[in-house]
Amino acid sequence: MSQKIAIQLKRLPHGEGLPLPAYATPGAAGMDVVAAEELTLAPGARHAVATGLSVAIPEGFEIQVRPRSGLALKHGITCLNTPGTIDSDYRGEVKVILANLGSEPFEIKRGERIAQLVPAAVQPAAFVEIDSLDDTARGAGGFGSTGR
Ligand SMILES: O=c1ccn([C@H]2C[C@H](O)[C@@H](COP(=O)(O)OP(=O)(O)OP(=O)(O)O)O2)c(=O)[nH]1
Repeated sequence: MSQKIAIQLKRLPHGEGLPLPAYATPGAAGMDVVAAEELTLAPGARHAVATGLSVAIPEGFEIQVRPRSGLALKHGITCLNTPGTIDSDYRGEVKVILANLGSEPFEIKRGERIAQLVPAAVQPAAFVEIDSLDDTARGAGGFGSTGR
């Protein structure tokens, strides 16, 4: 099991009284995060839902904001930009961009678990421009080139 990293967290006034992001089970990859506001998402609508939290992630890490499968399967509620990226230098409020891809309006209650936060290591890289790339078996084949 890898070492836990500490992520500094600041609760914003409208986040008072809400549970902090937490793992639902010991083996969970993501910490469930709850809504800090109440709203109804109409079919086809999207909204950046407040969490009432801001964070300072250690350099070299990010937090990925991922949908909850149950909300997606049962109600068509997903994170539109999945996985959302929280950068280590971001100090604004963490928001969850939810979209309703279902056919019914969906009511989000304050305190309801709406997404999961997955901390992850970031691999820095730099592009090196060259004139021609090496040959491979795949070559330029993509988008189903190996079958459907
Ligand atoms: O689901 C998300 C995605 C992003 N953010 C915040 C944290 C992130 O660090 C910042 C910028 O996100 P991103 O880089 O994905 O957005 P952008 O559209 O490229 O904006 P920017 O020009 O600010 O980088 O917005 C969230 O709160 N929730």
